[in-house]
Amino acid sequence: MQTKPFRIGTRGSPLALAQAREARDRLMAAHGLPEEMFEIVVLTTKGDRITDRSLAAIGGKGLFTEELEEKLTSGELDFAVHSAKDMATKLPQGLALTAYLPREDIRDSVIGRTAPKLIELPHGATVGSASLRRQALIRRLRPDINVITFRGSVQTRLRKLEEGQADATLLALAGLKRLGMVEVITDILDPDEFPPAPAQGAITIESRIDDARMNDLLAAVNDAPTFDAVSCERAFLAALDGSCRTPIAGYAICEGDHLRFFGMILTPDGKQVHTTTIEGHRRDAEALGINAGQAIRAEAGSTFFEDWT
Ligand SMILES: NCc1[nH]cc(CCC(=O)O)c1CC(=O)O
Repeated sequence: MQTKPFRIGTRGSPLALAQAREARDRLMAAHGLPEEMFEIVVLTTKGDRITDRSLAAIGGKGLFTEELEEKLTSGELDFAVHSAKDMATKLPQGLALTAYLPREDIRDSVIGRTAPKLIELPHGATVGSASLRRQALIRRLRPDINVITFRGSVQTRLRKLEEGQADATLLALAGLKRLGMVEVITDILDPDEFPPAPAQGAITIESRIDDARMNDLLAAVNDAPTFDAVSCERAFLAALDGSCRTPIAGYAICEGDHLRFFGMILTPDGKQVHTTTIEGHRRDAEALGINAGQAIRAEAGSTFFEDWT
């Protein structure tokens, strides 16, 4: 019998804490365990400390996970809860994304101050976003819009918007739902026109591959359709060698045994766009993602990634 509480690692932002609590609550319910059996351990990551530059400029996704993964590897944590979207495609040796909680809405939302929709913003309006994908997709729809880098927690970004630093900003609908803040939303974007980041809206639990007892416990809260869809999306990203300098978007949907994936790559100015759609059996989720990545790479040509990086 386990008597010491399980140690759950998380970042300290309000969204990260909400996600860690959701994982804990689902584990408590699945196993009939009391809250005292879980201890939420908050760590500050490099990504949290550096808020004045874009992620691409400071070295990418690992920045939000390094500290958590070190403590996971050393055994100081039993598992870590993350936004799946923030995870690099390659994890440290010995760690895996063991479980995915049921996915929230995958779509991006608009928080408009001077107009509710992107297409209604005044000519030359300013939109705040640090995401290369969102920047490229905005420029594709509205080349006149001036995109500025907006980083920090959801709360920080909304404050910057209120202060008038931008006419609008874009945030994942999933995060706003989890924070109970959907009332700030003025529009929701169509995922075929404005596809989300791979893994958007999914919470994942990372653990040590060799910790069989922990992984058995985590299996009870895994949502299989989410696991397969996100595995497909992450395979697509990996097949494109998803550096954080490449705008890459895409989502998979599972219906019964069927999986459909839609992917898009763009140049940062949004002028060149390539899309791909692939369908198949859910059990082939990863292979489908890899195939989609190879297909879109072949269509775009080898110069696509080199021209502007
Ligand atoms: N990179 C930041 C990040 N990581 C996950 C989310 C939102 C929740 C999600 O997509 O699951 C956000 C903020 C945002 O994009 O609005």
